[in-house]
Amino acid sequence: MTTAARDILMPAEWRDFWALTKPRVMSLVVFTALCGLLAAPGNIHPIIAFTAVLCIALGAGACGSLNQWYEADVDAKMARTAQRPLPAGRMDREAALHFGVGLAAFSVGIMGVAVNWLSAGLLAFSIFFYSIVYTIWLKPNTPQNIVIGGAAGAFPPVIGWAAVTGDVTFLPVLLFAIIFLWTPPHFWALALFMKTDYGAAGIPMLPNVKGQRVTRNQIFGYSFPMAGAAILPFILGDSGWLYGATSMLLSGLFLILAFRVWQNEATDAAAMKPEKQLFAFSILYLFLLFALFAIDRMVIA
Ligand code: HEM
Ligand SMILES: CC(C)=CCC/C(C)=C/CC/C(C)=C/COP(=O)(O)OP(=O)(O)O
Repeated sequence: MTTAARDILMPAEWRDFWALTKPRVMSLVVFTALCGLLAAPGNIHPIIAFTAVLCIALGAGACGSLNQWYEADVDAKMARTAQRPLPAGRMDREAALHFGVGLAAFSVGIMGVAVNWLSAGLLAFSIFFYSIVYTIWLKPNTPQNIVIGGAAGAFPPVIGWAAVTGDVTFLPVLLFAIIFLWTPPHFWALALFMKTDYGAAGIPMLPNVKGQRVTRNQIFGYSFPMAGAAILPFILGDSGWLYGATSMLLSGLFLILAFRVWQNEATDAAAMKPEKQLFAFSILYLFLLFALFAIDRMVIA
């Protein structure tokens, strides 16, 4: 697409509001919500289902905006984030705050009125947990920030499920557990090769507080319960063989990559190939795992 065509389709200011929602990261968040919704028992009208997923996407966008509103100064100190709309000076903070609060109120309100109030309550709690508990409280204060705060990112499939059934049973809690246990390896693998960036911004991520060896041990350590949680739906008879085989294969690969990270002694980011591979694979892993879970539950189980 030419620059002119792109500017007509999405003018510069719109692109900045779009960037506030962290669309790339949130695409997987929304995808896990969709899979939770599709895997849930019972029927939901397609328009209500679409509304529910849209509300989750808007709620996730609210999280990205409120996070960037609060972290503008921190983002300015890291090469990866310095070009975001606020640190780059393309938008004022008030606008980001209003946008974030507006999206949060709109998404929760519509979810409650059009879908059900349990899913709206869970959505509101996730936004609160990520924006306030994680961003303002945990992230600047403890290297366990992403372990506890990561819970926010684990809620979407539960919200999708609750949108259909109006309740939360053990299986959606298991989906929550998979993402909760996946988040530390996902993020710490990245934090290892981006260590200096977070350190420079004064954020106490595990590698710059406890060191690389502890981080590698923790990554490998979390991978086992994560793999166990991923395979459990099959063991409990809540999925068919398609998901059973896929979850074992994907989790086996995840464990091998995490083992390589654990073995690696490199201190230089250039020699952190296993870490880069694990981070990239973590995204593919979650995407495929949830896709196959939903397909299996819809078609086979
Ligand atoms: C507290 C928990 C988490 C932290 C701290 C974290 C952090 C990060 C960071 C720093 C990146 C680098 C790229 C960027 O800035 O866009 C990233 C990438 C990514 N994360 Fe996470 N993440 C977390 C949880 C999640 C969750 C729950 C999901 C989805 C279920 C997710 C999905 C992704 C995806 C898809 C990317 C790749 C984005 C791209 O292609 O640019 N993350 N994550
Ligand atoms: C449905 C719903 C409300 C879901 C919300 C869950 C959520 C926001 C998950 C994503 C986690 C995420 C973007 C972490 C980025 O960390 P960071 O913000 O610390 O990264 P940064 O260093 O790039 O700012």
